[in-house]
Amino acid sequence: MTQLSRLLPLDSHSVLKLAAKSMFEVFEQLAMGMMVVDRDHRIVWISEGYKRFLPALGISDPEDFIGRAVEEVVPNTLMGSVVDSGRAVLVDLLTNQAGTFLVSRLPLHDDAGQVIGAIGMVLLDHPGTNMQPLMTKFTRLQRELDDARRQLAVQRRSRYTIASFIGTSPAAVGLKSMALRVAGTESTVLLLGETGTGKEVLAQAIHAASPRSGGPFIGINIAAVPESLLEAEFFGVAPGAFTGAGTKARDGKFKLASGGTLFLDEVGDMPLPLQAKLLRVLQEQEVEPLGANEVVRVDVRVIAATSRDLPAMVAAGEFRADLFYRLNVLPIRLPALRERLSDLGALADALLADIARCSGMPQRMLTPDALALLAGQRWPGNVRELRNVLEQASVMTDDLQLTPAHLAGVLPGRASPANAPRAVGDGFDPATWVPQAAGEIRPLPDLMADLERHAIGAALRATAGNRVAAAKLLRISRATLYEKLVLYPELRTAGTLPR
Ligand SMILES: Nc1ncnc2c1ncn2[C@@H]1O[C@H](COP(=O)(O)OP(=O)(O)OP(=O)(O)O)[C@@H](O)[C@H]1O
Repeated sequence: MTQLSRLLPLDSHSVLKLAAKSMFEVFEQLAMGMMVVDRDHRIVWISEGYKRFLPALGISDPEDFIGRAVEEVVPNTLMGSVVDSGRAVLVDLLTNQAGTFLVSRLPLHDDAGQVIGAIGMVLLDHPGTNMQPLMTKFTRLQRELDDARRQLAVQRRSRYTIASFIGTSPAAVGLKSMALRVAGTESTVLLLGETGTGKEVLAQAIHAASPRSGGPFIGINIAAVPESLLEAEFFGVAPGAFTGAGTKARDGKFKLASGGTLFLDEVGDMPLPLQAKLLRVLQEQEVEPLGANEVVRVDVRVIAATSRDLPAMVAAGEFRADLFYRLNVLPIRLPALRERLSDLGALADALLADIARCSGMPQRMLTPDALALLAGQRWPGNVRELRNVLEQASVMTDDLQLTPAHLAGVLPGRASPANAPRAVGDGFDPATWVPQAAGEIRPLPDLMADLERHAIGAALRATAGNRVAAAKLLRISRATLYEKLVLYPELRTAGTLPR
């Protein structure tokens, strides 16, 4: 109070000046060291305390320190960016050959508000001993972050090479040599084929054989992402977008794939408004994160895939013609499993080995008549469906040899009526079915699954395989419909023309 009354006769400007001066003196005494840099990042002043750090920075005479650019003599300093941005860094840890320090950096302004330099304070040296709990937490978080980054980098490497694509039939060999040829180019590849034919396997293999193999392989399944989230997934989100300052920045798949390959799975399911944006990104190699006013350059090779008939979709106005031509630079058609039945034995062996590896079960083998039985199937779900059948048969028995008897219960259309999933259109209508005797009563989950399959099949047929329209008819989201199609692979081609 007395101090304030002593200040009263002075104008507020003088009060502020006095306050700044006394704060400066207090900090000079309290801090371990202080420095001031000008707007060109040159050191113009250091406190007496700061001089103790000079030997560790390799400077013996303070005169050799003053006048130098701060970045030249203080490794890892952010003083320069505080000057350039005009934004303070109130608390930070600075580590260099002189040790680890708790530091604070503030911009300095002239009367007109222009940044004229910055002041830096070393609040604590050896924060490791003075701030033990905080430092322990910091070190642990840093280690976890490093581990997470390492794991992410491993996940983003492609798992498959051309050799992983099993098959020696003429169709498979032709496909693999085509994949090797396109791997050497930078052009967009469009993989066309029914569900489960190995489009993702081939996309990863092309990436692994390309000059981009050292970069990431990032995949996005367009059908599986809710429509409202797709744009953010693709292009990312700027900090503060949507709800103000709280929203954190998030990189989109294009940015994550920079330097590598972006795999756009189920590209035929992309909503029309987003198709226009995707076309622009493919042409410009620039993305604009949601809520950002600037574009970010990306360097991405795109491999797209679809099981849908894109030219028919273009004709129906459901897919942009210009995007189709932009994607269709190097089209590759993957044969259905029924078109390369000579590969069935090799595929089954490789899949049984993989099933054994993943499950810890012993590896099974197919008897010749079991293989013949498999060769007689239509395989609408292709290699994925074959894998499911082999996996289910392996789980059901301890026998090492799988015979037709083992397969009978798990092959679609061959199961016993009590527990079999029924094929759509087999005459069974769960909506009107009335059990005549107790023995005919079926478990409720089975009945509900039948009804679901029935309704989804009908919706897909009614919309000629258009999943967006079918989801609308069923009043479920596209992502939910996609999840159901993973459960019922036999429906994935429902409504589409036989290829
Ligand atoms: N030629 C192949 N060699 C080995 N495994 C294969 C081959 N083709 C497919 N597979 C296996 O079949 C499964 C489905 O393959 P993938 O996901 O690549 O198919 P897809 O055509 O991308 O399917 P979808 O269109 O449904 O996304 C995977 O488990 C994959 O490992």
